[in-house]
Amino acid sequence: MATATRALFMLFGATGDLAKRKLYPSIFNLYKKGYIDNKHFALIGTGRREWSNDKFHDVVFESVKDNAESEDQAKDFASHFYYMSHDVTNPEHYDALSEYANKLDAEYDAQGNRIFYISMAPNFFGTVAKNLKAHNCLSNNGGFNRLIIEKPFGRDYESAEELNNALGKSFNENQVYRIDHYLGKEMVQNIIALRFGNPLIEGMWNNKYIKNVQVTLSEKLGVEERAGYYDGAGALRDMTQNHTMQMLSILTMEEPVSFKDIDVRSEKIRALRSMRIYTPDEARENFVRGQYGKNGDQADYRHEDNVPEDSNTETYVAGKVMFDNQRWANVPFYVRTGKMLADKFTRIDIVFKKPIIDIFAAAGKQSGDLQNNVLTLFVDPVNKVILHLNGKKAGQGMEMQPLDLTHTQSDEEKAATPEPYERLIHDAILGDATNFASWDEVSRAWKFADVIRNVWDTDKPDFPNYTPGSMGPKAADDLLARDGNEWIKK
Ligand SMILES: NC(=O)C1=CN([C@@H]2O[C@H](COP(=O)(O)OP(=O)(O)OC[C@H]3O[C@@H](n4cnc5c(N)ncnc54)[C@H](OP(=O)(O)O)[C@@H]3O)[C@@H](O)[C@H]2O)C=CC1
Ligand SMILES: O=C1O[C@H](COP(=O)(O)O)[C@@H](O)[C@H](O)[C@H]1O
Repeated sequence: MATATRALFMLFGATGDLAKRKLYPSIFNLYKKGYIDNKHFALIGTGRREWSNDKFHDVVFESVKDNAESEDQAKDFASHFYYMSHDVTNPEHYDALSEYANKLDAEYDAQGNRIFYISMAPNFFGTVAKNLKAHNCLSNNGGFNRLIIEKPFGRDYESAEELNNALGKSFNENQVYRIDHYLGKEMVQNIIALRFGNPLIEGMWNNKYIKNVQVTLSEKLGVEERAGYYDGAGALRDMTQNHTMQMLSILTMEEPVSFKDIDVRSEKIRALRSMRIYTPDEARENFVRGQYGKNGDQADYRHEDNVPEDSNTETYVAGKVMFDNQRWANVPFYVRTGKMLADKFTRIDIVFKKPIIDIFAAAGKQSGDLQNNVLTLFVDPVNKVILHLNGKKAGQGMEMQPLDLTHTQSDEEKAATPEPYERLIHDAILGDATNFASWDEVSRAWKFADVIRNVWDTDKPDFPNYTPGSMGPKAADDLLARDGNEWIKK
């Protein structure tokens, strides 16, 4: 039986795209499953638009109805939503917000539990946090006050630090929940289970056995209608600094003493501290970028809507990351991400070393080539684990052949798997910050990314340099070939 939490939500950006597509359906699922107390829950949504409560109910109803057991259920859910037209830059509006929150808190008996969710452009995060505190929108009667904020958290270390300091004036670090939706993905969470629940795997999870690790976040779509944001960001800021770094920290961390957020986070931070921050020359050597060109009817990036024709923004990144510690010394972690690639998928390939001596070949048997053992964790679109081994081909002699052990998530498991936003909002309601990015993690990731960004901002790229539908520029293959390696997924 689910434990139902009472809470009053305040959502800034309630008229926006993310709210409609992800947040309302996720909160609805929590409501349906009984994780949110349906008698003691209300949400105040804000935006500048002059919406009535009825209009707001219609929007919420539309966004959840397909997932409802009945129309009444969706309507009942929507009836907990209240709209306030509010310009977040106008301090006076917060007095009205505070008053409304106290009224609804009493009406729903939410006992002062408040979740503030800022689903707006990041330049507003600090202003909202400051005004919430200054105008008494936080409860002070023993309930909790938690702030969930969207990405991106800054555009470099300096701006992220400034933002963090601004938030820190109103909320403590343990009240701030920085969303990285990759941390809400089932297989990303499964990395910890697979590693620390299996001595077989954890025993080999080091530089004695692992040759290299490959993390790929591949997207089939281009920039779509998000050029306004994307062209000022680029793939390094959009995907590498956050999602990729978070996955790397989970792959490389030591075993936490418990699964509590404080213990998991401290190991992730320790791992990120050992990540080598490159010099500018090393960044040039170890990171490559790309921008997609034209392919048939598909416009090149520079001719997408709202992209300047001389844009040097990268839509592709590949790089080698090194961790200078006992466990990972000399093991390259290759990462890549890009838009307009061959397919939409996220996967992690752990490539193991071959036996030092191939006794099959040495004995003059028909060995064929022994392949590297590879453990592949498929994050998206299907949850799957494959362990690629070598085995004997049936018949006379000792011919070897690949042998795969595969686990694919069943339909029942899939149905039981919450969407990332649902899972993460639930965690925030419970006060569990395990799957949110702490400031120390974010800051270290920015310090790493900043060196690469600064180099790329000064060196002129040779764009476009990859074809839509491919797996990126040749330079990404060369990066691995230089080390005698190759991408497992070509
Ligand atoms: N959409 C997505 O798929 C994803 C979004 N994100 C992040 O989520 C956040 C929101 O994104 P998204 O929903 O797409 O953005 P939208 O542009 O769709 O929505 C922005 C929201 O901010 C409100 N707003 C803007 N200015 C003000 C203001 N001065 N006062 C009050 N409200 C204001 C808008 O309301 P109004 O117009 O009524 O004023 C609207 O509700 C961003 O940080 C984005 O990076 C992260 C991952 C994916
Ligand atoms: O954060 C982002 O992620 C999406 C990809 O997320 P996924 O869960 O579909 O893999 C990406 O398209 C977007 O550019 C980026 O902002």
